[in-house]
Amino acid sequence: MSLVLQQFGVAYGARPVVRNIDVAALPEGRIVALAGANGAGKSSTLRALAGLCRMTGQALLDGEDLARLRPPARARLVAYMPQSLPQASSLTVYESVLSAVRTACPQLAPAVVHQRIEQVLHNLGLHALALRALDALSGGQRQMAGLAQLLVRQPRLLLLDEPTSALDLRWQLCLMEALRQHLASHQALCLMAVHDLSLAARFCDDMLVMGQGQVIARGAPSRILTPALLRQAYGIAARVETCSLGTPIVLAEHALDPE
Ligand SMILES: Nc1ncnc2c1ncn2[C@@H]1O[C@H](COP(=O)(O)OP(=O)(O)OP(=O)(O)O)[C@@H](O)[C@H]1O
Repeated sequence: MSLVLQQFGVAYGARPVVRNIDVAALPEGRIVALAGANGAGKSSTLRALAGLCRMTGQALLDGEDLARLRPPARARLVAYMPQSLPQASSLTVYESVLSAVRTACPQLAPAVVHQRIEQVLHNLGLHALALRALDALSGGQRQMAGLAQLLVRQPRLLLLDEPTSALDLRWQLCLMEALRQHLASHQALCLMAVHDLSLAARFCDDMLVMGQGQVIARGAPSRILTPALLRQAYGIAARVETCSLGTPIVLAEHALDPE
């Protein structure tokens, strides 16, 4: 399984906000970070791949153009988690995950559904919250429940928009580790918009850095994260240091005046 983007773009009405993106095969099992300044086009890219706004060019998942798939087929392959937290509701975490899998995969036998839910709640460390109502959860707990609703569908392409924005350090680790494990066992790929570059450097295999609707750098975080790129992408002076594990850590120093 792989994702290829060819002359990929996104437009709102007549206004293009993402242009001419060519990305050679992103293979399964990987977490790919989508980084870049506010307004660079990360969410628009994820939303267009999810079929929620108009895309141009091609997005080929295993050679099949996502834009040509009928909505039910696309929804089986692709799952999207927006920046906003899942709606609070009186459903319990278990019920919300059950509802997600029943809607996306109506053909599954009840025993398989139950097994999938148990597995996902276990992997995400959510068992203790299974019977709590979504509207009685904290923001971070709701974000984890949102991810459980996605993983239980076992999509091939996961599109996550800042999935750790509400999470404390422990839950960030739980989410990234569970995600990695999930991708490896389900031959799936994850594209994730991120602002925390040090977290991305630690957990993401590959990174696309966007600037003004285009990809300005692509590669392993340890290779492409440099002060020059951070200056170009974010307009900041920054240091990139290497921790004792060999992972880059980004230290933003100060904002630069716009050129
Ligand atoms: N629904 C919309 N209609 C029109 N323009 C939009 C819409 N959503 C986003 N845009 C514009 O598209 C451009 C890219 O926005 P997008 O939300 O994709 O950026 P982003 O990189 O995800 O930013 P952030 O880090 O702030 O979430 C921006 O100029 C934004 O104003």
